[in-house]
Order: sequence, then C-alpha cells, then structure tokens
Amino acid sequence: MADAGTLLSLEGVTKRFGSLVVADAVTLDLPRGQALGIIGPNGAGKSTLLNLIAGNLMPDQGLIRLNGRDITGTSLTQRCRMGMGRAFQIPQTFSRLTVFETLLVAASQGRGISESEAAGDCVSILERTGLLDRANQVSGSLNLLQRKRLELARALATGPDLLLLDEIAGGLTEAECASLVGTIRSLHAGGTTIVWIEHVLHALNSVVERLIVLDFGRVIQDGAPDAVMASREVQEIYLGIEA
Ligand SMILES: Nc1ncnc2c1ncn2[C@@H]1O[C@H](COP(=O)(O)OP(=O)(O)OP(=O)(O)O)[C@@H](O)[C@H]1O
Repeated sequence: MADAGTLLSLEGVTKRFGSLVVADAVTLDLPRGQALGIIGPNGAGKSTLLNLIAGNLMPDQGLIRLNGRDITGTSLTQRCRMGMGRAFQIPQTFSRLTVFETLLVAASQGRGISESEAAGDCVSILERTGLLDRANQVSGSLNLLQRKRLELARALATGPDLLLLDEIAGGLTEAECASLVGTIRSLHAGGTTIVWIEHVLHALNSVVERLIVLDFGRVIQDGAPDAVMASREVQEIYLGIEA
C-alpha cells in the first residue's frame, strides 16, 4: 500500500487489445508534487497508460488509486471531479468561445460549480499560463503556442491535483517550445503534480525529475532523467543506438 504522500498509485495495471499486451503489470507510485515523464518507442503503450490513468480506458487487471482511493472502475468525468486534468496534443477547445469563456466552461463543468464561482480562479489561471492579455480573444484566432497555453489552462481550470500532459510540446518551434516549457516548469515549481508523455525529450527532461521508459507495455527503466537516458537498455532499445 502506498504511503500518505502518494497522489497516484498503479498496482499491476494490465491492458490487452486482443492478444497484444499494451500495459503489462505496470506498478508505480507517484508522490504528490512530482513531475514524471513517460517515454518509449512508438507503440510502447504510452498513450494507453495515460488513457488508463485518465479513465478513457479500463484495465483488464490491476488497481489505480488517487489520494489513496480506488478509482479503477470510475469514469473519465468522475476522475476529473476527483482531481485529474488532462491537456491534449491537439487542443480541445471551442473555437467560437473566448479564452476566458473556454476556461469558465471547463471550470464549471469540471468542478460542478457555477461560472460566477469559477471566475476568480480562471483569472489566476490565465495569469499562470501567460494568457491574461488574450482573455477576450476568440480561441479560434489563437496561434499554436497560444492554443497550447489554452489547453494547459483548460486542464488547470478543472482544479486538478494531478495534471496529465499528452504530447503537449509537439509541433512547436524551438522558441515556442522553450516558452511553453517555462510555463510548465513554473506550474510544477508551484506544486502541481504532473504525468507527461512526450516525444520532445529535451522539453520533457528539462522539467521532470523522474522518467520512466515503456517498452511493449512494460516499465523497463524508472529513475532520474540523466541516469535513465544514459542507461544501456534505453540506448539500445529506445534510441536504437548500439552501446
Ligand atoms: N483501441 C485499440 N485497439 C487495438 N490496438 C490498439 C488500440 N489502441 C492502441 N493499440 C495498440 O496498442 C499499442 C500501444 O499503443 P499506444 O498508442 O499506447 O502507444 P504509444 O507508446 O502511445 O505510441 P506513439 O508514441 O506512437 O503515440 C500499439 O501497438 C497500438 O497499435
């Protein structure tokens, strides 16, 4: 059983698609406040694992706990209300709403409160995500970096204990990526617990203090990013480099 400092715990989480095992007895404890990165080759099971954590998919075996509570059989919406927020690679916003309206909808639906109750928090989230000067702009008119920021803000508006980031750095220029990473780093420094799957490794590794590597649905490495990236197993299996 995980200790009281554990926010999320997975115990033997297994998922099969037919005969293909895409999550193979995944067990991990995520301490509150930690930023965890998940990497692995294409098809390793990263999205599947995030979907299992978020509630888009149900495991065939195993247990998932949030704040010590068994959430294994709960829905996506229930998990959102219990403290999970997810930001997607492709922003999930309504293009005709303004940035502020988008956050109000996310906050009121995600937390089950009125838009007027949510308004103050939404202003603070706009500040933290660098979008305050875009508050009244229609979200469909934002550029890609601003839409990624809105995607982060939308996930934060649900008031999550745990922020799930799904390849959020994809498609950005180096400068845009650095700007977004700065925002994610400051969110983490403010105490936000993060699970982040990402192909842009330098972005991921500049934020997370722990990295796990998946291969064929199994956790093959778990540790500090430098040590994990330097490991022979990762060099050989993930990067395809002869050690
Ligand atoms: N709904 C599904 N039905 C059947 N097979 C699936 C389904 N979803 C994913 N898979 C398979 O499960 C395996 C893991 O897929 P997943 O998308 O989790 O990998 P990934 O590590 O996120 O890959 P990528 O880096 O390419 O996004 C792949 O072989 C994929 O084809």
